[in-house]
Amino acid sequence: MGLTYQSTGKLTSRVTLHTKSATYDYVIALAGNPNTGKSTLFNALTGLRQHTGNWPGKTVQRAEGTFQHNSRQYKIIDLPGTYSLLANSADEEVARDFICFARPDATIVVVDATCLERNLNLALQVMEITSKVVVCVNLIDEARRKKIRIDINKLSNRMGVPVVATAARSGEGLPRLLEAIEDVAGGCILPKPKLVRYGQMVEEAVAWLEPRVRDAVGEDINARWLALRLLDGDINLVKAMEKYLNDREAVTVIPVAREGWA
Ligand SMILES: Nc1nc2c(ncn2[C@@H]2O[C@H](COP(=O)(O)OP(=O)(O)OP(=O)(O)O)[C@@H](O)[C@H]2O)c(=O)[nH]1
Ligand SMILES: [Mg+2]
Repeated sequence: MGLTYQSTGKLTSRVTLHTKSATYDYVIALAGNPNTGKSTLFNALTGLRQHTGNWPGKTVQRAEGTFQHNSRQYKIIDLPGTYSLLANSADEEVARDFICFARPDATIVVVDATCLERNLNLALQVMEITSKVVVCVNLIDEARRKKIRIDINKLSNRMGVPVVATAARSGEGLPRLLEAIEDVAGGCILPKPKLVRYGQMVEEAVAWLEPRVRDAVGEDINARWLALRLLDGDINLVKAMEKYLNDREAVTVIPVAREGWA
């Protein structure tokens, strides 16, 4: 999958697009399990300023929109709902590659407050790729109705990233979510996600592989995560990486990648 490719499959001009878009300051991605309220949140943030289409080369639906907050213009991408980022499906591949290669300024992981445990799996996977994460515990009204109480501060401390409770349908919690997005996208907060530690054998292999991966791909892609995927024998990702490295200049034109993708 080409990162700097427009839907025509042609490389975009590096020269003209090397700077940030004049129309927005930050790119935000919305990730989450299916049915957690991503689109409801997306609609609440963007109103009617949205476009839908397909991801380049895929029959996976793509929605993007814009919103303004504190004089900053945001572009927001509603990623397909997925249970994992292991790229077992086109949806997962699209979500994973956008977070990995297009490198949004913040990724909001929308989780369902009524079944947090299952949802946090995806959040942990996103946090392995990027530290620029805000966890949005949505459907908090449903959780209240079911007498489920969630200690948001404790969750945030345990995960190492900002966590905000919302009820996207009624708009509850959205002002605080916007603050957290601004803090992370603008770099006022540098989240330190707590990462999953695997068994000793895996960690030893990662320790050997990670610096070599970093030498090969530089600092733009998370080397630990990539090393883990290589150990996992993730052939699809290897192919995507090959393409990325072949279009090596893409590393220096991340805004182009985001334009081309979103
Ligand atoms: N009670 C309640 N319902 C919500 C909330 N947010 C979303 N919903 C409802 O949950 C359902 C799913 O919402 P969507 O926004 O379509 O969820 P999604 O994550 O985009 O789903 P997929 O695109 O299928 O992955 C809809 O019926 C929404 O109205 C919320 O905060 N509270
Ligand atoms: Mg949706």
